[in-house]
Amino acid sequence: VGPALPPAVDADEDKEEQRDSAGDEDASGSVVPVTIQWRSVTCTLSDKRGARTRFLLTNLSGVAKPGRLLAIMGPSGSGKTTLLSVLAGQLLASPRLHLSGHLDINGLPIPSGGYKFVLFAYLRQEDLFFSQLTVRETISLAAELQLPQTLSAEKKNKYVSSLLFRLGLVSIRSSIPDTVFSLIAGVSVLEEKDFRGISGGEKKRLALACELIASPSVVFADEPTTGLDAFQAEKVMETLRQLAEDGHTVICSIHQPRGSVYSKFDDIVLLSEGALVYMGPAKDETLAYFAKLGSLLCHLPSCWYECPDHENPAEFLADLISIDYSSSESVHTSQKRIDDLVEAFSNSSLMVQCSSPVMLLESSKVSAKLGKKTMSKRRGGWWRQFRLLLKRAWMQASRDGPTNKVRARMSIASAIIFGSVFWRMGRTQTSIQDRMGLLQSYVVDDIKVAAINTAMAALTKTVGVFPKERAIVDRERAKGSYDLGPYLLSKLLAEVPIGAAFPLIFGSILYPMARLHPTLSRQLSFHMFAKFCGIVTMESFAASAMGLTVGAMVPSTEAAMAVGPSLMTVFIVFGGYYVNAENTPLVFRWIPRASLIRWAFQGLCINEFKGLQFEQQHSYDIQTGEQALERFSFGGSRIRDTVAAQGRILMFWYWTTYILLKKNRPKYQQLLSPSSPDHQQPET
Ligand SMILES: Nc1ncnc2c1ncn2[C@@H]1O[C@H](COP(=O)(O)OP(=O)(O)OP(=O)(O)O)[C@@H](O)[C@H]1O
Repeated sequence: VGPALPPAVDADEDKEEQRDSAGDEDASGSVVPVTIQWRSVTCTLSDKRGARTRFLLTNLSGVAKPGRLLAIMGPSGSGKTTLLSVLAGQLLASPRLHLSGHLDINGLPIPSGGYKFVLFAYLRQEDLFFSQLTVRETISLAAELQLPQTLSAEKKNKYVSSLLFRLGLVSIRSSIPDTVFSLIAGVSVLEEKDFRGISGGEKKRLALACELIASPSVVFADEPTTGLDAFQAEKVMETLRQLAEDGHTVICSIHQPRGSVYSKFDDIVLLSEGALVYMGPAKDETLAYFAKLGSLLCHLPSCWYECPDHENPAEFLADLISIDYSSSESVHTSQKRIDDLVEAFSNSSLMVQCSSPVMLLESSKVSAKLGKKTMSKRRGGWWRQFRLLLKRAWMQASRDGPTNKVRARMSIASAIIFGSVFWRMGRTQTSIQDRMGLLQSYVVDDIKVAAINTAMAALTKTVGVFPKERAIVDRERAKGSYDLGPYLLSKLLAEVPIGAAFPLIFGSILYPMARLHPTLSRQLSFHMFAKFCGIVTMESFAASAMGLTVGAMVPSTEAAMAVGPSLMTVFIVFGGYYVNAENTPLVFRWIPRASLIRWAFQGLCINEFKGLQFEQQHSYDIQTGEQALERFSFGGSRIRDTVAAQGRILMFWYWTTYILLKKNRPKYQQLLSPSSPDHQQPET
């Protein structure tokens, strides 16, 4: 395992390329040193009335230095993740949170928009990947999107290989990221024998590799060992330690590491209920500090804070700073101990050291210069982004064999069921109602079996998948890897062939079975069939586009699953079969116009009924297809108009998705100065 440095560029190469080849690298090829210092960082939570009720972080100060691995330790709920996200400038904004303090990078206050000129990596607890890409493809794509465009393909390849090798991922580089975590497809691909899954530790290192592509100076890792066995956890921590040795500033949060992991830390921050118990060098210095403090706070040797020889120091520290809930007395004693420890640290010389401003103006200028250069040069143009994203979207859509197989089988099965129920419809009067019923249920159902609860196949598929994909896209966009326009367009295009295939399969089985639009002419029959397929494919795309909007509007898949079908039900009710558009109350008149179901139904009815003659038994019976269309208020309209309306609806949903994604980007909590008027103490 080694450094995450982009490829070295030959000495005789263009100077421009040399400067563009790296992220936060200086001219000698090593990482630009970045010191992060935070002072008086306080985060409070307020209740609904706006009264501040609780400290999540209390007056925290500390320093993270280049070349050192800093671990934030503490019991569950002590504020580790909160502090880490504050340091990374990534604490999600909430009206109930108030954040104040100082955060300096190389001695200069962090700009209001966060880490603008210093590249950083943020390894989150949950790793999200496109499930159908191999490890190699995942990392190559990250390299294409993050490395400077000017770097040759050969160099990028070499760099990716060396990064994989250094992170110990080389032997599994053509596997799928993790079959169990088929996040996008939502379906396990374990049966796919061509691919092997990768372990949790390997997945963590893959996530790290993707984050390290641009060679960031600072690496934040939130509980990187959670969910890993001891061996994998150690390997991941070893990777982080190596990164620190190579000059990166590495900060991680960790719950309770085992002894061998603890020994890798250079510095530690100990938190208890959001308060600082210790910040300073790890290992013996920490233990010496607590041993000394114990003797000062308590005169009885039995209550000194001495770590026994064979005890894991991390466990010893965890016990020291955790509240013991076994009895009311133990709660009181442990709380008092923690309060004493917090107070003692706030008066210690270590606190003075970490809270006095660091002056490193020279190197900050260097990193600011480099950062500016890198940020502007790294991202490729619109067309390049589109090409890369189209490739990824296509791999994701086309390789999802199990999902596609299930969808194809469902299309065939439901076509056979529908075809059998509406077998060879004649031209009787009852066949008019049968036709209407079949077309409506077909449109509503899209590709699955007849009932309304399965009606939203295209919609539910999209709403089930898109919120997860959005989480990845939000992260990538936060890194500035690409723009929204090329992403959405590539997604739309990549899904066209697969999205069209299922309605076509369904249509080509159902049409002859139900004998829709019976005509003697083969050519006319084919013409009608082609139109039929075109209308339903368009309808399927419009439903997916609506699913994208719902997915972009709400925060989770669960919420999308609740909103999507409800919205679709409104459009089904106003779809033309249950409610006649002209009889709708004025306030609801717009709904049938905006209903993709209504336009598809209307288009299919026109295609089906125009030119048909029905058997007549009574004088009031419907004689022609045109008369049937009149009855549904579809007389006089043309298929072309219904398709155009569908196109407008499709564009509307895509456009709304674009706006929502642009607007709903994750917003981060502003760090206010402690002297600002908004900074108050909690009331309770
Ligand atoms: N946005 C928020 N709104 C309300 N409470 C929050 C928010 N963020 C964090 N908290 C609360 O702050 C406390 C600290 O949370 P945090 O996730 O930082 O703890 P942690 O030490 O990382 O815990 P763990 O080890 O279990 O992940 C928790 O009680 C949590 O409920």
